[in-house]
Amino acid sequence: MQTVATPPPAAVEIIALTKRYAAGTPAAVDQIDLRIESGSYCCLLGPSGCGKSTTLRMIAGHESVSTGDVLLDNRNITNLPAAARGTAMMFQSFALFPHLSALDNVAFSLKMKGVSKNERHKRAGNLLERVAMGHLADRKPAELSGGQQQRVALARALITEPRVLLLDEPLSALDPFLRIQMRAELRRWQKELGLTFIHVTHSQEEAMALADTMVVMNHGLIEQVGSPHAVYNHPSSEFVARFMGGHNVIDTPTGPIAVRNDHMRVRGADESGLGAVITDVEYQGTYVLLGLEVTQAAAGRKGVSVLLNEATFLGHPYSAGDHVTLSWDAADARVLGPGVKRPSARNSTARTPRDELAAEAA
Ligand SMILES: Nc1ncnc2c1ncn2[C@@H]1O[C@H](COP(=O)(O)OP(=O)(O)OP(=O)(O)O)[C@@H](O)[C@H]1O
Repeated sequence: MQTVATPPPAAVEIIALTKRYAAGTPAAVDQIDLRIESGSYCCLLGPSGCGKSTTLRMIAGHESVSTGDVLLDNRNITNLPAAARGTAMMFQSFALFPHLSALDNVAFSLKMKGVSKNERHKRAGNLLERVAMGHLADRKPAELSGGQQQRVALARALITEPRVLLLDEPLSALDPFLRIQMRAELRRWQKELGLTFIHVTHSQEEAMALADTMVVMNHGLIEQVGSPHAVYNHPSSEFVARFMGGHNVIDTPTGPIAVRNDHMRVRGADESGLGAVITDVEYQGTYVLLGLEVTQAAAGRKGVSVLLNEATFLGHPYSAGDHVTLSWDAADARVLGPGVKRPSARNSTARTPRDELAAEAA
């Protein structure tokens, strides 16, 4: 394999970053702060419309910033054009030019910069070698598999020698089998290249598989930042617990808690615990997933699930309609916070010195 110099990775910092598409509408991204470590794999994650793509596009320079700053290794790039930032973008379904060969796709941005044909083909060829695609350099995208197209797209993004690679739902157009294969490959390339990757996805499973750091967004705000292990095991709010899945949210006298569904025990109806009725039994192979309805719970909090390993289930083969009790170890209960508030809401509920004076006078 030929070697191609990879520029050192850069840390990305965003400070009070805000995007308001139209005056009078809620901000799509609302004063978010985030620091992404150099050389790390960061996934921006959240439901549709939470602002993750807008955030990525503001880092890329494909979307203007309303207020706030984007720093790359302490250099303020907020107002630089996309091509001058040191970032490169890899798009959904790779967006390769169908009429160009793999080599010309990779060389394309150098052509735009006026680099001579010899030089750009040499550099594109080197990069294709690097992603193990040198032997297919003359093929058009339609003559390549999904995985091979991904490698061409990666080489095309790397030709500008970015310090940070931005990936917008790069796997969402692939079928589930290829998606799992390709995410392993992305992870391998990130480690091998040692670059900073920022990857947008709405799939918690994809983010957990890939990320060093997960950033969970909701309504234009960051709900939680942490390693997949930390976020999954210590969700900070009900939103994160529900979005990550695999958790039950249960009301207690001291406030809501989350318990992982594989950390819950199911016992007979005469045992002490939370009374529930089994509504559904789903055999999944290694595990059996029980759906239950808690007898005494508020609307919206009734449905819970329990994941039992197959052997435990076979010891007590419950069926729909059975009355049971649920219990868990106190150490497995996670106290949930209220979640983040919009800066505008924070301000409006904060008491101003004037409020304090009025309260004193009353
Ligand atoms: N060009 C635009 N003009 C106006 N509003 C926009 C524009 N792009 C996005 N929005 C709005 O901004 C909010 C955030 O959108 P964004 O695309 O960043 O979300 P997302 O989390 O990436 O969602 P998805 O997963 O569906 O792509 C949404 O309410 C969306 O409707």
